[in-house]
Amino acid sequence: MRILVTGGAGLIGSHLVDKLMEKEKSEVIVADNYFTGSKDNLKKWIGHPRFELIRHDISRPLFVEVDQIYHLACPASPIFYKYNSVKTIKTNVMGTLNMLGLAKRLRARILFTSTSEVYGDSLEHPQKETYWGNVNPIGVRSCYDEGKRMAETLMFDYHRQYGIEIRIARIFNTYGPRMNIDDGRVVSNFIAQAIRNEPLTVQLPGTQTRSFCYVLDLVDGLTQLMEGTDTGPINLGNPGEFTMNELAKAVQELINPEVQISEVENTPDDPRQRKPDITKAKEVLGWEPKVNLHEGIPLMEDDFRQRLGVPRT
Ligand SMILES: NC(=O)c1ccc[n+]([C@@H]2O[C@H](COP(=O)([O-])OP(=O)(O)OC[C@H]3O[C@@H](n4cnc5c(N)ncnc54)[C@H](O)[C@@H]3O)[C@@H](O)[C@H]2O)c1
Ligand SMILES: O=c1ccn([C@@H]2O[C@H](COP(=O)(O)OP(=O)(O)O[C@H]3OC[C@@H](O)[C@H](O)[C@H]3O)[C@@H](O)[C@H]2O)c(=O)[nH]1
Repeated sequence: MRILVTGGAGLIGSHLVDKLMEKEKSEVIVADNYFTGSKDNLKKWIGHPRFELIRHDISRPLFVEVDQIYHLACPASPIFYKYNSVKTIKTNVMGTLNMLGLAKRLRARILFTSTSEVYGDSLEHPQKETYWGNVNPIGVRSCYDEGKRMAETLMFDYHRQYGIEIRIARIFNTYGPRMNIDDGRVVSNFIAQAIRNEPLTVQLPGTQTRSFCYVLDLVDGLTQLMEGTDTGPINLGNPGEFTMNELAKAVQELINPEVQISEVENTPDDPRQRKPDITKAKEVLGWEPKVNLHEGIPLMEDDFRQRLGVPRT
C-alpha cells in the first residue's frame, strides 16, 4: 500500500504519517509546500526507505503512483488562511481538483479533511452532518469555509460522475504537540503565552465556544474513516465544549496560576458556538475521542516547553 499525504508536514498530517508508517508494509509520500508545516515534524522519517518527502504546492498537478490519498494540505489557522486569501482558495479548489484528478487516473481512494467551519456561524447546536450551515459567502473567512464547501462539492461530483471512492471528515478544533508556536490558534496561543508569562489574549466576548480534540484521537478517526465504507461527511471532534474564558482559566490553572488574562478585540464573523454531534462517527466508525482537554493541555505544554527552552520549575 502506497499512501500520499498532502499537508503531511503540518500538525494533523505529521501525526497521521507516524501512524501510517507504523504499518510495516505501508509506503508514505508526503507532498507539502511548508507554508505552515515544517520538515522538523517529519524528521524521524526522513531517510527511511518507506518514506518520501516532496516539496510541492498542491494547487499545481502532482504525478505520483499511489493507492490512497489523504488530502490535508491547506493552512488551518485563521491568521494564516486569511494572510493570502486568494491562495487559500486556490489550495482548496484547484488543489482538491488536482488530487481528485490523481485519484481518478489511479482509481485511488481519497479522503478530504473538511472542517466544522462549513457550518459557519451555526444556527443549530450541536452541529450534525445534516445541517447545511450559515456561512457568509463574501466575508474574510470565506476563502477557507467556502473553499472547503466547494472542495466537498467537488469530492461528491467526482464520486457521482466518475465513481471515485471518497471520504470526507469534518474536523472540529484539533490541538496537540508540534503545533506551530506562532500558529495563532487559541490553544497554542494560550499555552505559549502562559509559558512566557504573557497575558492570555481572550478575544471578546469570551463567551464564544469551541470543542477541542486531541490530535491523536483525531488521527484514529481519520484512519478509521479511510478504512471504512461510509463516504461521510462525518464529524470528527471532541464534544467537550468550552467558552474561551473557560479555556483561559484552564490554561491558567494547569500551566501558570500567576498569568494575567486580557480581553482583546475579536475578528469579523467569528462563530459564536461550536460543538460536534458525533453520533454518526460513533455508529458508523465506532469512534469517539479518549483524551479530554485537561489531559491534552499538559501533553502539549511538555512539547512547547521543550521547543521554547523553558523547563517546568
Ligand atoms: N486543526 C484543526 O483544528 C482543523 C480543523 C478543521 C479542519 N482542519 C483541516 O485539517 C488539515 C490539516 O490541518 P492542520 O491543523 O494540521 O494544519 P497545519 O497548518 O498544521 O497543516 C497544514 C499543512 O498543509 C501545508 N500546505 C498548505 N498549503 C499548501 C499547498 N498549497 N500545497 C502543499 N501544502 C500546503 C502546510 O505547509 C502544512 O504542512 C487542513 O486541511 C485543515 O483545514 C484542521
Ligand atoms: O489568542 C486568541 C486566539 C483565538 N481566540 C478565540 O478562540 C476561538 C477559536 O479560534 P481559533 O483561531 O483557534 O480557531 P477557529 O475556531 O476560529 O477556527 C478553527 O476552526 C476550524 C478549523 O477548520 C480551523 O482550521 C481552525 O483554525 C475564537 O473564538 C477566537 O476568537 C482567542 O480568544 N484568543
